[in-house]
Order: sequence, then C-alpha cells, then structure tokens
Amino acid sequence: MRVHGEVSDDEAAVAVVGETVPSSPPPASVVQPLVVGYALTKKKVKSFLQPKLLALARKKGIHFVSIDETCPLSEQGPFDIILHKLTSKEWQQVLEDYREEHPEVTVLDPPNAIQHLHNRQSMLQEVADLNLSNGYGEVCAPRQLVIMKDPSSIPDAVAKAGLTLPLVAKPLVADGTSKSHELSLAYVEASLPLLDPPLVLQEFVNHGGILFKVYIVGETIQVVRRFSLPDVNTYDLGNNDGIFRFPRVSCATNNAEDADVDPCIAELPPKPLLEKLGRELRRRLVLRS
Ligand SMILES: Nc1ncnc2c1ncn2[C@@H]1O[C@H](COP(=O)(O)OP(=O)(O)OP(=O)(O)O)[C@@H](O)[C@H]1O
Ligand SMILES: O=P(O)(O)O[C@H]1[C@H](O)[C@@H](O)[C@H](OP(=O)(O)O)[C@@H](OP(=O)(O)O)[C@H]1O
Repeated sequence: MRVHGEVSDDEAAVAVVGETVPSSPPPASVVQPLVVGYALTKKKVKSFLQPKLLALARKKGIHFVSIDETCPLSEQGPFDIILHKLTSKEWQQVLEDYREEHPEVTVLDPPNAIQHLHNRQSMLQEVADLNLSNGYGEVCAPRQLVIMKDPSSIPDAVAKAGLTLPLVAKPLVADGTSKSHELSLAYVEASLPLLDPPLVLQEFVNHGGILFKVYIVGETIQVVRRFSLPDVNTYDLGNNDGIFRFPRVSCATNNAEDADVDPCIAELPPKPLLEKLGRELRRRLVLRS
C-alpha cells in the first residue's frame, strides 16, 4: 500500500466515484490518496457508496474508483485495494489472475476465501466448529440440516436428523440476491414438503425478538440492535399450518436501538466475547477484515 494514516482536510484528495486515477506523480509534499477500486452491483453501490461515506473517505484521503468489468483489470488503476462483491466464475478468475500479477494490491477479500461465505452450510459449519466459550459467554450455531432437492423427503430427513420443530429455512446460496435473503418458517411437519430446496433448515431458537448484528472491520467492532422474529410458544406450534415467509426480518429499518424491551434481552453481548469471535472467524475463514 502506498499511503497509511490520515490526512487533514486541506491535504485530502478529492474523491469522485467513477473518476479515473491521476497518472502524473504528485509533488513530494502532497500525500498520495489511497486508491480503492470497486466492482460492486448497482444495488451495492447505492447502499454502500453513500454521500456520507464518500465525504468521510475524502477527508481521510481515500479515493474510490469504479472498475469497468468489461475492460482488462491490469489496464485500470493503479489500485491499492480492490473491493468487490460480484459472484460470476469469470470475475473470480479475473481477480485470481490479477492477484498473481499484483501481489502488492489488497483484494478484499480473495475469491477463494469468500467461497465459504457463498454457501450457508460451509459458512455456518465454521461457527459450529468454533466451540468458543470464555469467561464472558459461549457461541453456538443452531442445529441444522441441508436439503439439496426433493421437498417430499424433508419430513423424513428432519426426523432422521432429530431436529425439533419449528424450523427456519434459509436458501443454501447466499449470493446477495433478494431471494437469498428470504427466510421461511415451518411450524408443523405437514408444511415441510412445501419448502423450496436447496436450503438449510435450522431449529428455531427463541431469543426474545431482538437480534444483535455485529459488524467487524479489523479491530473495530460495532454492534446494533434489531427487531427479529418473536418467540414461538406452544399455541403457535399447534395453530400454524403452511409456510410463513419473511423477506428481510432484521434489516436496517427494523432498528431496535431505542425499543422499550426487557434490559436482560436488550443487553449487548460482552465485547471480549465478540473480540474473540471476530478473531477466530477471521482466522478460520482466512478473511482480511
Ligand atoms: N435459527 C433461528 N431461530 C430464530 N430466528 C432466526 C434463526 N435464524 C435466523 N433467524 C431470524 O431470521 C433473520 C435472518 O436470518 P439469516 O440467517 O438469514 O441472517 P442473515 O443472512 O445474516 O441476514 P441478513 O444478512 O440478510 O440480515 C435473523 O435476523 C433472525 O431474525
Ligand atoms: O443493512 P444490514 O443490516 O447491514 O444488512 C446487510 C446484509 O447483512 C448484507 O448481507 C447485504 O448484502 P448482500 O445483499 O450483498 O448480501 C446488505 O445489502 P445491501 O448492501 O444491499 O443493503 C444488507 O442487507
């Protein structure tokens, strides 16, 4: 990387989304901007590269440049970092080739590391294998089962695996599409053949209707409180046929920061536990951030 550390407002380079990188070297007294090339879907550009973030980046001397996927990557840049979230096989290959040619550029994250995260089975297996507990608490994954096809086989598969209803069903592939974020809930066995494989089935875990979403970048941890599915009781179990679908249960608009909930439920998870979780997951998943 060419530049580390912050620059003052006066020194900061002007970052414009989609702007090309200046090729002539700056005077020695001017700090070079950190150039982040980004290859993101339109949806992600809209949600992520918001004016507030761009203004902050500008202050810090970080320069975002749009990558044109239709042109050779090596002819673009130079970049310090490539930030990407595209899933095609061709793009993964382009990135792998680029990484070999440009080991000095940080690719966030390397395609082979992300493979794990495109599949909920492999992603959650890492959590299940963590076996993490310290003086502050414990991290576990709900019991789960993968169904690849044939919805009519689900009741038998569930019985064989010893999973207890109700079950949540999540698409196996987590590729950033709206469909991949859909969640289904089945209370009774007769509803299970209505599900749509390939999917991961998980035991429903009562958690007081509040979820903590943990964002980790390097050593920085940010936890937010969101509304979630309410607890299930025995009445629900006997009175809900069919499949209940939830598109975005704990999305940003379901903010529960100021909700009037039992402090025992709303209390944030202990930081030392989250620090250990972040470190362990990063190591196991070979992720950079
Ligand atoms: N096993 C479970 N028991 C009870 N509720 C669950 C369970 N798994 C997920 N949920 C609920 O479903 C929501 C979506 O879960 P999912 O695992 O799809 O999260 P996610 O992929 O991290 O979602 P996103 O990144 O889209 O916010 C959670 O926010 C939570 O409210
Ligand atoms: O807004 P929060 O609560 O942080 O939830 C995010 C999800 O965790 C991400 O998985 C979404 O990104 P993808 O849709 O690319 O997976 C991401 O999608 P977005 O970038 O389109 O907003 C968000 O839904």
